[in-house]
Amino acid sequence: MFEKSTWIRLPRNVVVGHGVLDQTLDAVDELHLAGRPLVVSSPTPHAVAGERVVDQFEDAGYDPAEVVIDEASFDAVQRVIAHAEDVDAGFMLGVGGGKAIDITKMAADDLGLGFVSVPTAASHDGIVSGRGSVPEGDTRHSVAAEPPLAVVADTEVLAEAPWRLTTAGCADIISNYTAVRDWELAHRLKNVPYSEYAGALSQMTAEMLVDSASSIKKGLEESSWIVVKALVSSGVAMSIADSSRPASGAEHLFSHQLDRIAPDPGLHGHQVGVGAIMTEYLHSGPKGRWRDVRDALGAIGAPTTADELGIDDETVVEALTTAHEIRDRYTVLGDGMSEEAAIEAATVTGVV
Ligand SMILES: NC(=O)C1=CN([C@@H]2O[C@H](COP(=O)(O)OP(=O)(O)OC[C@H]3O[C@@H](n4cnc5c(N)ncnc54)[C@H](O)[C@@H]3O)[C@@H](O)[C@H]2O)C=CC1
Ligand SMILES: O=C(CO)COP(=O)(O)O
Ligand SMILES: [Zn+2]
Repeated sequence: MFEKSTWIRLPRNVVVGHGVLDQTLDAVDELHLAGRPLVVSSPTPHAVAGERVVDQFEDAGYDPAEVVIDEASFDAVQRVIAHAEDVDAGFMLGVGGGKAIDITKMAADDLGLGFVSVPTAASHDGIVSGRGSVPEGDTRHSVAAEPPLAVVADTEVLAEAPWRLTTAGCADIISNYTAVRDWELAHRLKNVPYSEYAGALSQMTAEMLVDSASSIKKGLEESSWIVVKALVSSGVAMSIADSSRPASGAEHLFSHQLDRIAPDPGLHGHQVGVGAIMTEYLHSGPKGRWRDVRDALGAIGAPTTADELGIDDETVVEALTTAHEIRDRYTVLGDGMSEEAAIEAATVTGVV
């Protein structure tokens, strides 16, 4: 007898391709949303795409409101909520990288409004997922939120974004390998609920991205296509699991800890990628597949060492030995690594 019901929340319209920014209005009209749109963006994405979105709604007779935020914080979420109430917004559009999209996601969630994600950078899978992450205090990991009702990902815009954001998106996907391994381990050792469908989808997404590595090149718009489709697929895996487990294991704990302790943290995807090299080593040992993870990252031009991340060796070791404290999520780090073991893992894999 099954006692539990499952809700899988997914975006309804996912529009990906060259020039599709101009179809944002169509993607929204299809959703039968009512009221005034509020376009939320950060400065560069506003200039790159936000203004065009506002113009589309204006030309179609809507009365769009707009707000530009410049930092990812709970204050910014509160400001957007207040603005949405002031202008009596009926729905919201987040235009930007992870910052603008997550602020919109959290504000829309709080107000019970629908929102549409218009990514201008393919920097991580939060741009399509039902997980919201706004740094606050010691908390860096995502929490459950409503997923976007639609995603409009214009590959022309994404291809114009700084290349390192795209390689970060790739690395976030490559880290699905170790995330799934951690999830399986937690299932076996701690009876954590595991979804075969979500695990298989997440792993396949990483495999398909790695298989396409030769087409992921700076200046090639096709790269944005490949990466954004993988990010959508990873977001769907998280929706099926109703958790970030399929895409977030110990490598993410390592990155969240770096965000807390590193003087100048790097991009999310780059940090989880370097973390994945070491946690793959912890899973499979010196002869294991950590070289494959490192080579896959190297092939798309993502960092594979502490140096390339711009952090020092001590910070890597500190993050590795304390990452298990980040949240209640069992991984290969168990109850914590000793300093000697952390140095060994980071050294053998060439991270430090
Ligand atoms: N919900 C989730 O699961 C996750 C959420 N996050 C959150 O996402 C945020 C980080 O996301 P990012 O996308 O890395 O940062 P971001 O939104 O700050 O964008 C990074 C930079 O790229 C610029 N940019 C974006 N699109 C551009 C374009 N087309 N052309 C030129 N410049 C462009 C932005 O102006 C910004 O300076 C953090 O707030 C983090 O907490 C991070 C990981 C997962
Ligand atoms: O970044 C994510 C998946 O790629 C979300 O994971 P967290 O729940 O660890 O923030
Ligand atoms: Zn991630």
